[in-house]
Amino acid sequence: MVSIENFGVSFGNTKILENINFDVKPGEIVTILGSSGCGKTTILRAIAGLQKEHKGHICIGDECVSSKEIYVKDREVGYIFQDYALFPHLNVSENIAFALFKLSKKEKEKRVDELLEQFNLIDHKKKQIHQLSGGQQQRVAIARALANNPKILLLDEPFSNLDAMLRYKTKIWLKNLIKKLNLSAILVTHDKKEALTVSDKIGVINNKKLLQFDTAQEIFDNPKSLYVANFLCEINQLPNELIKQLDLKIEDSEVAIIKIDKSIVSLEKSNIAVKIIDISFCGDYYELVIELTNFKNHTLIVKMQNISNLNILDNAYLHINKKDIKIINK
Ligand SMILES: Nc1ncnc2c1ncn2[C@@H]1O[C@H](COP(=O)(O)OP(=O)(O)OP(=O)(O)O)[C@@H](O)[C@H]1O
Repeated sequence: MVSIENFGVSFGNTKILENINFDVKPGEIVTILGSSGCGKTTILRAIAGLQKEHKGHICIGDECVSSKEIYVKDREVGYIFQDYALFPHLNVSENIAFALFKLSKKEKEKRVDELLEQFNLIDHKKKQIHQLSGGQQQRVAIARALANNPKILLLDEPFSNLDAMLRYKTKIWLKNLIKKLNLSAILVTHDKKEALTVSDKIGVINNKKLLQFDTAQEIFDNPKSLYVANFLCEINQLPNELIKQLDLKIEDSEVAIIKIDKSIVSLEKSNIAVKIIDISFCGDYYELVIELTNFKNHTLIVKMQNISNLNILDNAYLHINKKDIKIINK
């Protein structure tokens, strides 16, 4: 279990993160999601002991490692860096053995052999890093990170260097491995699909704060703020005036949102008139850009499987179900 309490980081006079709180249970995968530069890697570095200056506490199991100055090598943390950070002058076996300096030569060889076997790297053990494919390099990085049987696994954008098919397979494989070894895993990414597919829980960071920390399902179904909704879901914002016309309650501090696949545009009359501005064919669906006739300049995007008799510049109507509208904080 890893717990982050009242965590904050400043670089010079610039505050990067403040009052971050979350924990990760054994066997749980937590993804920290946020735009580039929001501080995701800084959180991982602090947990690993590489970012020593910070506020608050980081506890691994029952021990608060940050307050006790426990060093990187003693933290029971495996860290897989974004670019893997493998040593180019060492071969595969030597890379995996790197962190095993506390073991005797014999124990070290035994553990490396186990890992080569487990990660299907036996045939590559004498190869230099540049002689491996991206997927093989990643397996070496994972084997090295797990060599000392850590309780915590930190993964910085672990799938970004893999092609689509390998990314898909690796996600399933890594998820199963984390569950099997009962690790507390923290993954950072700015890819929302990746976050939704691999995570038990997701934390979204923006403007120094952890805006929401929930299960993947809950955060997708019930985002608590406009930023989280925009980051994780494809949504439209509806004008507050329209919401009032639909007899729903909304405060000035709130916004109404609806997922882009929860609306239908058709020529059949409704009380929301629209003009179709554009229609794009997107393979297995169409994306329509529409303008609300009575709310000038308010544009929406609608995703539909079938557009039958609709054309660009048609005057049409929007059909939405009130239960699909969510009222959330701005
Ligand atoms: N050692 C440092 N000194 C000064 N500023 C730093 C330092 N390390 C990181 N920063 C700044 O802190 C902010 C957060 O960096 P961090 O690498 O944690 O972001 P990130 O969310 O992981 O970004 P990305 O998704 O692009 O990798 C950035 O503005 C970065 O420039």
